[in-house]
Amino acid sequence: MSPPGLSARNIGFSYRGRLVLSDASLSLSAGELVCLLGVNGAGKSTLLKIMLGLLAPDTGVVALDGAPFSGWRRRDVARRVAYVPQAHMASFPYTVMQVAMMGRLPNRGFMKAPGRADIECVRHMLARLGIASLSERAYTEISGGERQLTLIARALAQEARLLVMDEPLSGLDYGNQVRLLARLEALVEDGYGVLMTTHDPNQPLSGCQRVAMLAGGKVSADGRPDEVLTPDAIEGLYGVRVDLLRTAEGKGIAFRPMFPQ
Ligand SMILES: Nc1ncnc2c1ncn2[C@@H]1O[C@H](COP(=O)(O)OP(=O)(O)OP(=O)(O)O)[C@@H](O)[C@H]1O
Repeated sequence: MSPPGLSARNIGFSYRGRLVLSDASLSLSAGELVCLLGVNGAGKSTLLKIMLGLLAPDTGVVALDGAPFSGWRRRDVARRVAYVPQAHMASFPYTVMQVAMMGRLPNRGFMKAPGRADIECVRHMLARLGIASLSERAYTEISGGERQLTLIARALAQEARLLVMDEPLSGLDYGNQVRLLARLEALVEDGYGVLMTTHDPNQPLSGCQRVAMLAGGKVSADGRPDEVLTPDAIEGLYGVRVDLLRTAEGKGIAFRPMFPQ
């Protein structure tokens, strides 16, 4: 039997005849933070959308808990896998509580008002992410970092254990990036699985169990950060020469560009 989790195998995908993914494979299991790297336009968001069932691949299979997506009801997928988009500015001033409550829809149905269990679940998730005090604030009047946490609370309220996040750190200041990563790492320790894209190769050097690189329509490398994140691999992916700063024990902690390029 396949382990619980999400897996995309040998995915091929074109937008109107333009090939984006030719043979991409990637998986996510509970209890791991997986970072997906790739240059602009490599197809990271496209692969995530396919893994969420939002786009159908031309070839290959996406499976959830070992069973192909085609055999799952949409609502049951939503109870297992949640998408966390980049924190956007909503047009309507929903409260933080109302935005997070939207995560309960797959559980309670669209026509029913939230019940006590829904309210308790959302309160619990807001508290877990340290934003309970924002519950009644308008989503349009909180910071980008707080909006990102609200969207994560919405995903957690869905009760999905697997979170798929497209560039969750983009647009956040350094402090909010560090705090958000700490929250994600705590969720992973509690058994959640998180798959996220990032443009910063330093970010997966700590706190991430696996890193994958998407290039040429395929996942060209997939493994532990210390195996995958080498200066040669970074140069191969981004075309810039770097060296890797290490602790006295030899653990890589940050890439430093080498000049002149
Ligand atoms: N809806 C669409 N219709 C046609 N082409 C698209 C569509 N969405 C994305 N593309 C193209 O597919 C390719 C992959 O896009 P995608 O957004 O998946 O890349 P990405 O790796 O997430 O990029 P970035 O890092 O810039 O966000 C790009 O060339 C993009 O222009």
